[in-house]
Amino acid sequence: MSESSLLSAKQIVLFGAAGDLSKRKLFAALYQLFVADLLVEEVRIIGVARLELDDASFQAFVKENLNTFVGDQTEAEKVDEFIQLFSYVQLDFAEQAGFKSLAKTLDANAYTLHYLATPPSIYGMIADGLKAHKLNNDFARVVMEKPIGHDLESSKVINDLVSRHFKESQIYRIDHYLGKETVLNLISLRFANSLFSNNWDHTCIDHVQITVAESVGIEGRWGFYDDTGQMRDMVQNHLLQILSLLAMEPPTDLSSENIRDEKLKVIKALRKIDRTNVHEKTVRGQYTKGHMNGQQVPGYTEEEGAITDSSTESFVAIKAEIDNWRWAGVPFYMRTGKRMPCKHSEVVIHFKHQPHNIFGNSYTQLPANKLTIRLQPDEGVELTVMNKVPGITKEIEIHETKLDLSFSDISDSSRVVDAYERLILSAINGNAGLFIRRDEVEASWEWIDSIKAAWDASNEAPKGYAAGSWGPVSSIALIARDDRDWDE
Ligand SMILES: NC(=O)C1=CN([C@@H]2O[C@H](COP(=O)(O)OP(=O)(O)OC[C@H]3O[C@@H](n4cnc5c(N)ncnc54)[C@H](OP(=O)(O)O)[C@@H]3O)[C@@H](O)[C@H]2O)C=CC1
Ligand SMILES: O=C1O[C@H](COP(=O)(O)O)[C@@H](O)[C@H](O)[C@H]1O
Repeated sequence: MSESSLLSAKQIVLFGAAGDLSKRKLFAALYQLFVADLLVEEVRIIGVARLELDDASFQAFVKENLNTFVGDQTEAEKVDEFIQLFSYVQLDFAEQAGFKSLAKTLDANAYTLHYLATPPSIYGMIADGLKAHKLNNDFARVVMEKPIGHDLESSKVINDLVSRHFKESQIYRIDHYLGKETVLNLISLRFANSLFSNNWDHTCIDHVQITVAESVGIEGRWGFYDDTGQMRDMVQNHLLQILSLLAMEPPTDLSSENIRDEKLKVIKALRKIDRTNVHEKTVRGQYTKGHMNGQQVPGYTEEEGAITDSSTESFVAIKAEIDNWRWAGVPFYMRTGKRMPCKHSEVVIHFKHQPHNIFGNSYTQLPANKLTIRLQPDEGVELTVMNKVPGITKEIEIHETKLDLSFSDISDSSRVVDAYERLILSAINGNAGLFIRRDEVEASWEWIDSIKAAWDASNEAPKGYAAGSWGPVSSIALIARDDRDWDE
């Protein structure tokens, strides 16, 4: 038996098992791990929520959601086998007495993963309930969903409540972007290729663009989203994680602590954005009604359940700067928004121009090389290089050519592994490397809080942008002021 299977969780407790995340992502990810034979044979999955269900009706609930969200990719026989792993405990986390029935169903001496798929405000109650029944022993690990709090202070409160009963090494803070194939590939691309590692700094790179565009709107989550906004929902976690992987120094090895140490240094080196520079460095937007795929769609404040005078941002663009030796003078432009023309996430590294053009007058300045890392969809890597136009011509003619590496062309499997599969498996096996340490969360909040405070102080409404567009005009101005354009 390998070391990791000795540590593999034999019990997985899903707190919030009737919620949206469980239905859409967690059942599906566990199913795929089961089919791939990556769960230990004796594993048990215990769903916990307030809904009144027994084991059989919970199993039927899991099956129904697998059919809805995994659909074609399921095999009826496998699904029937899979749902046998599930049992159910009805429990209101606010009532500590209820944890007794959960404790009865669990073996306290078996490796157990407690997955907290609930609002973060109740993580503390769950930790208390587990502690009361000695379920916080060294066999236990806790996965906590994002967002951890809505600012630095509230994140400290949540972390403190959980840390009273669990050591940092038992706590796995999830950011599902760290489970995406292409985000992980940033580490391989940077540190396994001298072509990139030797050119990855201010001497060779002009600037970096990070775009995480979503076509979806609020999708019935207005209540949650309006309290959160795109800055807390996406920038504080996903975008800052991508930025830190792109910008970090080479870790000594791939151990979780070394990678996290390096990521943390990047976040700490981000230049502060406050009232003095917030207008120059950031743009926030909110979508108005528009068209997506030929259909009219409502504006943010016309969505179901909306209030009309909300000033919550559904779009953010930021010019971030990292004050360290490697990145001096290299801006990282980030933008993310809902209701943009398509779902499209990418990182583009813009290298510096050649200092001199010896190829005559077809170009006044040679286009610079670009490395595009397509995060999703159509995952892959593309390098734009200048190449000779084939054939005989009077003078050498050159043109831009793309070296395109699509992951679908090099992978044996047609199925893209979902981020949750990778992360749940890591947590089951006790690998914390793909999870976020408390100090990273706090450093990220510190940077974000300062921007949010500056926005609040300015009292300006977010700039409107039509649904189906690439964001407010001022986001184009943000980068155009530096004589640059967003890649489209
Ligand atoms: N949905 C998503 O796509 C994503 C979600 N997340 C995070 O995952 C977590 C869960 O989100 P989501 O599934 O959308 O939320 P939901 O509101 O859909 O589900 C929350 C679950 O927690 C249960 N719950 C809440 N309070 C209690 C309580 N006092 N006692 C017992 N059960 C309780 C709910 O039970 P009941 O049904 O009885 O109310 C429900 O099963 C959140 O932290 C969210 O931010 C993160 C990324 C994406
Ligand atoms: O965490 C979140 O992420 C999704 C986007 O995730 P993706 O994997 O589809 O890119 C976002 O829609 C949601 O609002 C946010 O909470």
